[in-house]
Parts: sequence; structure tokens; C-alpha cells
Amino acid sequence: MSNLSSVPKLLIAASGTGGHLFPAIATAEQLPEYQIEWLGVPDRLETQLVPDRYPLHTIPVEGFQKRLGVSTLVISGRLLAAIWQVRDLLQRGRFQAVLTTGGYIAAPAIAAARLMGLPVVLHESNALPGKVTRSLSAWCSVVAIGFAEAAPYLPRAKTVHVGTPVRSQFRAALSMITDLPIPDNAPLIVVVGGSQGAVAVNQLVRRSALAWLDAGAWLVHLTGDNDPDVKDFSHPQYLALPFYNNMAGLLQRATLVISRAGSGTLTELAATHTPAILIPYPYAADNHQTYNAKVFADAGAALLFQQAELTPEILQSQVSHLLHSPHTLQQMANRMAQLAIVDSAERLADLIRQLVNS
Ligand SMILES: CC(=O)N[C@H]1[C@@H](OP(=O)(O)OP(=O)(O)OC[C@H]2O[C@@H](n3ccc(=O)[nH]c3=O)[C@H](O)[C@@H]2O)O[C@H](CO)[C@@H](O)[C@@H]1O
Repeated sequence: MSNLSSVPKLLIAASGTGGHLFPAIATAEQLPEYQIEWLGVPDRLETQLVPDRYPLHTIPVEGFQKRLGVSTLVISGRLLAAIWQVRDLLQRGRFQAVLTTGGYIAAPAIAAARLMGLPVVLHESNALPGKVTRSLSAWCSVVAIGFAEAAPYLPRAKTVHVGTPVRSQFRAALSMITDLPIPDNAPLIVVVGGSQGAVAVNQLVRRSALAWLDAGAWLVHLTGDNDPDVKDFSHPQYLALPFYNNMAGLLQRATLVISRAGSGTLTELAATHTPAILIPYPYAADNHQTYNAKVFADAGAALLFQQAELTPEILQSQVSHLLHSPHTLQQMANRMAQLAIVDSAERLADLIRQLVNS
């Protein structure tokens, strides 16, 4: 029988969106010799994705955001209480290290681990690191970065460029999209708005799509489930879905993707070598999606348009032009492939092993 006390234990603090959870799950899968437990927030996506795989502990952390009527004293009190809870969890569970992917859950996780002298790896997937990463990076043993461009924003941290881990569906032999009736040779445009959908992109696409469809393309439009006008457009070659699971198969089959510029989707586009038109979410914190998109545009893998400057006419003509330019699309696909870091999950897992064993 194995001696449980010799099994290294890792606490993963990752919460919120697919962009924070998928890289952490992919890394956990590369650490089969570890006993892993998860720290998240009640009612967030982790409560659906994690409990089947790892024990999930939750603490309420949304209260750290400065809001009208909530004093700094109250916020500090909540943060201290959360640090205390995490410290208790780390102590009772005899964890040896912490991995976090940023966001509000990262603050108490990093503080508690460092107070106990445990190594902490913070993974930052965006080209412009988030506020929590910028303020707490110096406390972490290592900040693993998805984009090399993030390093100059973290001058006091030890950074290692590992890329961003993708879900296992992107790492296996890619599956086909047999559940969608798309003819084999038809050009396919896919629209993705991040894990929540993007209403403004949806409106632009519906006003531009007819020309692409009439020219023979098919369109899979992942609308999210907050779009009130989703029934406003229909066409035999147009499929609108609130969410789709087999993203690896879909992105690989796509001729061109129109997307927001979240780091998760960008990393997946690189993994499947799929050319893209990127429309950064204009209200993302510190406009970080523009920084992500610029990395891909500067590399020649994608075209970048700010939402404010993009009319349906411009989008329609840009897409039509690309669909008639197979050579340009192939070049963009090649540039996408050059941006992919296929062993990112292994690199991040190795970083954790090195710290725990040092
Ligand atoms: C609005 C906002 O601030 N979003 C941020 C959020 O990303 P958010 O999670 O919203 O967006 P990402 O592009 O990073 O990830 C979306 C994920 O959802 C998946 N998906 C999407 C649609 C669908 O139908 N099926 C599906 O599986 C995508 O394949 C991808 O894996 O955290 C990321 C990581 O910090 C940031 O880079 C993003 O800027």
C-alpha cells in the first residue's frame, strides 16, 4: 500500500472563467503523482468543472473589489479572514505548494502560502498582467507567463515563459465535429465571444453574414446565452449555438475565426493553427485583450480591429477578402502554428516539481 504521507500535495487556487480554470486543469493532469485539492469561490464555474476531478474547497472572495459603500476597512477585514481560512486549509492538509492562475482568489492563496513559507507558482496568461499579478508577483516563487511580452510588467518577479496550457481535447488527436451538419469542403467561419459570448460582436456578425453565406460559406456562431436578439437571423448555412463543447474539433475545422481576444481562445487558435480576426473586448480590465491581440496581429497570425472602428461593412469585406485569399489564410495559419507552445502544461508541471523538490 502506498504511504500517503510521501505523496506530494498541491493546492490549486483557480476560479471564475474558462480562461482561469482550463490552464489549471490541464496542468493538474500533468501531475499524476500529486494529491491535488482545489480552492475556488461558491457559485463560480469551478463548482461545475472541478468536483468530479478534485476535492473543491470554497471561500467567498468577491468582497475584495472596491465598491460603493464598502469601506477599505471592511475589504481589508475580508481579505485577512480569507488569508486565515486558506492558511488553516494549507496547514491542516499539509500541502507542499500552491498553484494559482490569478484573479481575486490568488491574493489570499499567495499571502497564506508565503506566510507559511510554501512555494507558490502564479500563472499569468495575459500579455498585460492583471492587477493581482502585478501587485503580488514579487511574493511568488515563480510567475509562469503565457506571453513573453508580460515579463517587462513584472520587473520584481522571477518570470518563466511557459505559454498557456490548453484542455486535453486540444492535446489529443483532434476530434471531428460529427454533430454539426457542415459539408466537408465548405469554407467555415466560426464566431467565438469568450466563455460568456459577446453581444456586440454578435450584432456585427448578424449584420455582415449574408454575403459570406450567399458566397457558399457556413457559419457557426457561438452566441453565449445573454443575447436577446439571437433569433433575429436565420439561414440554412447558419448555426447559432449558445455554447459548444468540442472546441478543438470546431476550431481545427474552421477556415477563419472571428473572436474576442481572451488568452484562452488565442492559445487554442494557436494550437489548432486557425487564422483569426480579433475584436478585443473594449471594457476588459486595463484593456488587456488589446495587448493579447497585438501579439497575434504583430506576428501576422491575425487581423486586429477595435470594436469602435469596426462597422458591419468593414467586417463583411475583410472576411470576404480573406475567404478569397487562400494563400494569405495559409500564411496566417503558419504564423499561428509558430505561436503555439504545445508542451505548456508539462513545462508548468515541471516548474512545480522543481520547486517542491528543491
Ligand atoms: C471578458 C474578459 O475579461 N475575459 C477574460 C477571461 O477570459 P474568458 O474565459 O472570458 O475567455 P477566454 O478566451 O480566455 O476563454 C474562453 C474559453 O471558453 C471556451 N469556449 C467558448 C465558447 C464556447 O462555446 N465553448 C467553449 O468551450 C473557449 O474555447 C476558451 O477555452 O480570462 C482570460 C484569462 O485571464 C482573459 O484573457 C480574458 O480577457
